[in-house]
Amino acid sequence: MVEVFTPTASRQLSQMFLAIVFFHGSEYLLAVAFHGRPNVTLASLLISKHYLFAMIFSLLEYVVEVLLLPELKEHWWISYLGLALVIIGEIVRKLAIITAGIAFTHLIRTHRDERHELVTHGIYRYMRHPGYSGFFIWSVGTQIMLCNPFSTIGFAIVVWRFFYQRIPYEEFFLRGFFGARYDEYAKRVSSGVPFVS
Ligand SMILES: C[S@@+](CC[C@H](N)C(=O)[O-])C[C@H]1O[C@@H](n2cnc3c(N)ncnc32)[C@H](O)[C@@H]1O
Repeated sequence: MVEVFTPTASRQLSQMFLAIVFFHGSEYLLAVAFHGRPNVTLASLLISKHYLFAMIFSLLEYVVEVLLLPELKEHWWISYLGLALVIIGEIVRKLAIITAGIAFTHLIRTHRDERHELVTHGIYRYMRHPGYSGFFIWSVGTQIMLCNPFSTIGFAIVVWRFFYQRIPYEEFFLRGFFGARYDEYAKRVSSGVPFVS
């Protein structure tokens, strides 16, 4: 019988499980901390149908490759590079959430809340969308960590495309809320997502 749970597979799958639980659990807890329990729904766990589909696809790819091409998973330096990206992405995203505080809502605001201020300090001094940049790094990192070539490319394309469309939409409202201050900020600071100006 072919052994699926080699020591490498056990390590990679455990890291993936911990990465997912920590990412979504901390998203939820931070949302509760900043917005209060009654204003936070399970949507704050950020688990959509598309996301579930992508994660299931990546686990299927992993299992098929462990069975047919187990040596592919033994590139330990690729796997550890992925783990490093998971940790970096997590830190960048959580710094964004903590820095923006109540300004960081999982749903894009289309009407200005009176307490909503423009955030340009901390990590927002270096990029305009650290939350998205962090998620991009984290999600692609999970697939590099699993040594999943197809899902690495797939995640990079799908997540990038999502932010490529979302950022102009979000910034349309931010320019409406903060006017010239946001224009000046956007001229000075890049988005933080590759090839999104
Ligand atoms: C999911 S958060 C993402 C924030 C940011 N795009 C990021 O990646 O860190 C979306 C909300 O953040 C708000 N937002 C984004 N950038 C902001 C900024 N620099 N200052 C204040 N609010 C901001 C938007 O109005 C939106 O409702």
